[in-house]
Amino acid sequence: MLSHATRQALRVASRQSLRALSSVPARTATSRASATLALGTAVAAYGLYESSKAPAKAEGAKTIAGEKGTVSERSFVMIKPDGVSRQLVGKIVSRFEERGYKLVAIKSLTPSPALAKEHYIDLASRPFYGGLVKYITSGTPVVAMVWEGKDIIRQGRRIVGATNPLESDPGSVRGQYAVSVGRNLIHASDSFESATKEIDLWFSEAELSSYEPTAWGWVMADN
Ligand SMILES: Nc1ncnc2c1ncn2[C@@H]1O[C@H](COP(=O)(O)OP(=O)(O)OP(=O)(O)O)[C@@H](O)[C@H]1O
Repeated sequence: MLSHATRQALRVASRQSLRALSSVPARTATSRASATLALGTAVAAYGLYESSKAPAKAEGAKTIAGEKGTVSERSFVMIKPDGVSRQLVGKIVSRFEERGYKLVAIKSLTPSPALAKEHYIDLASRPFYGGLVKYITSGTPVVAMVWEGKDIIRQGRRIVGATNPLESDPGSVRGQYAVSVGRNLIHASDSFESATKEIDLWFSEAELSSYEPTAWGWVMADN
């Protein structure tokens, strides 16, 4: 896995090459050729980086997040400190349970700064990153969970609602209970790749249960 700094450098190189290519006049064939070469190198390097995330990408591949698009698909869902402090854990868990999803892991913990930083590493350059890490590691615990079932990643995002509560569907968790984007109660994986990374980050294989809820067949079946 490439470091954040390397990924950034590759993105910048790619963008710079694109800019160079589009700004070179047609008559300077040599400059244009070298810009094309630079772009090719940057694209190849970025492609290499993208393929380094491959394990979770291959269609039909099974990861710690199950198999994408099947009943074994899993999502990482976390009730943030404000959700725990506001005593909304039961209500939030009920939403997933009543929908018919399977709880395969649950634990309460106060994340270390290192864990919170890694979880939100993609937002490291955003101005609210420091405050976000402070909020998640405030000392009030989070409830980390893994839910399983067909389309759990996409359905989980719908249950949770849009990031900014101002735009969340009123029937979603954030739409019903949250007001501020910085205190939006809950997290859910936004892709199979994220689910794989996040479940692996927060849980060990041994913490994930395998069982069949009584109504599983009725909920997950299709014609
Ligand atoms: N503009 C902002 N100001 C303050 N905090 C923000 C802002 N945007 C996002 N956040 C916080 O960072 C979290 C991660 O942002 P992201 O863009 O990944 O949205 P998300 O995927 O809906 O959220 P999450 O990863 O928590 O599920 C948000 O849930 C929110 O707590």
